[in-house]
Amino acid sequence: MSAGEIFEVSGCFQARQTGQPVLPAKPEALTLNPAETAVIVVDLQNAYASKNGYLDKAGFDVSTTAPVIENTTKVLETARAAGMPVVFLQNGWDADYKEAGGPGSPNWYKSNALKTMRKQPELKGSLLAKGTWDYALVDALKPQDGDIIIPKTRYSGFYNTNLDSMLRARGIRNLVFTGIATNVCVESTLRDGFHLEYFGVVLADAAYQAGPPDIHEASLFNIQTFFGWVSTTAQFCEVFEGAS
Ligand SMILES: NC(=O)N/C=C\C(=O)O
Repeated sequence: MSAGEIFEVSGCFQARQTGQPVLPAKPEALTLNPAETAVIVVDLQNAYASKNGYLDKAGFDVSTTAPVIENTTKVLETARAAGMPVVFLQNGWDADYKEAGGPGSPNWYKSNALKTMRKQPELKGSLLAKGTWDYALVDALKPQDGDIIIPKTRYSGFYNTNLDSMLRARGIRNLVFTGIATNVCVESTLRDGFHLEYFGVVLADAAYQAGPPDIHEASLFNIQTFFGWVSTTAQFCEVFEGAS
């Protein structure tokens, strides 16, 4: 095989199904059967995407998240038309934060939302609490009929949730990720999907980091090198436009 040839990997259950769409990706193109592919929208909530949301209040830069929402909108239009399930993950806890865990949980020490509310008690009850504006999905991405919403209480969508069974019941083998944050909940969920034998692809321009911009690139390197593939919104929409 010459160096210039596209080396495809098959994300199809029936390996090497011919005639299925091939998604350009790094480190190589990926054959994806739309019938075995779902889009996972990770935590596009006000907490992570909006000014005055949790990440903003905790001191993270959320000033350039708009393209992630715009690109995710394009991805979902294409995915729904291709018959792909759309899954919204939503991160947060009950109003009393019982689901967040107390001092016996590492989450107590690592969650920047919990730490921010301890530093700023006036914020208690407002960050990542179910039923609040902060917890709500951004207005531009309200789920449509048939979409699946899966609440989660930790970074990975596969822990303490029914995500895996919801996907397996639908014959899904491939997961296309958008959302926030590339280096936290997106990567955590994609990594756990890898260990559960899912082929994971993150769309680089439909994801956004928590931390400095370099961490987004570092997470993409990690994903494409060890856990999955990296593609773009335009490549996804071009390949799956009209596919079903
Ligand atoms: N959705 C995320 O990536 N969340 C990152 C941090 C947090 O939820 O505290």
